[in-house]
Amino acid sequence: MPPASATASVAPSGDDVLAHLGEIVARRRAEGDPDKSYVAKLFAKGLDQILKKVGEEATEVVIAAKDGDPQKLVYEVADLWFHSIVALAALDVRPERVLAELARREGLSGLEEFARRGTKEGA
Ligand SMILES: N=c1c2ncn([C@@H]3O[C@H](COP(=O)(O)OP(=O)(O)OP(=O)(O)O)[C@@H](O)[C@H]3O)c2ncn1[C@@H]1O[C@H](COP(=O)(O)O)[C@@H](O)[C@H]1O
Repeated sequence: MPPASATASVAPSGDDVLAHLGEIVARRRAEGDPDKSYVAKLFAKGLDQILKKVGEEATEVVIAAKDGDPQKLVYEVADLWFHSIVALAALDVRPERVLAELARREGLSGLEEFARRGTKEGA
């Protein structure tokens, strides 16, 4: 039998949090009850309502940053990430793909990437 520490339910951390949340959201989309689940309720309202929430949460992020309140900013960015994950799921996209895209960009300066774009456009 494995040690208790190997079988105990461990709260996910880091990248795992997003992957786990992506799984829960996909499950809610497939079989959630809108009367019992906020996520299922959002899916029942449709894509436009989901995108409206993403827009509202983005605005709340801007307000929190302008207020200079780090704790509020963290809270609002969490809301934005969560609603973005719901929007991704509406199009059958898992958050891991966004993480992979960020990983692909790692080490590539935004300035360098922008300069390459200019070269391509001019070619
Ligand atoms: N991470 C979240 C999460 N973050 C924010 N929210 C909800 O998002 C909602 C919108 O936030 P707002 O501040 O805009 O609330 P509001 O203005 O009162 O809402 P509106 O009705 O006006 O849209 C709130 O009800 C929050 O509780 C979340 N709801 C769920 N999750 C995760 O999703 C999982 C599944 O949730 P359920 O589908 O509800 O079981 C949960 O276990 C969590 O892990």
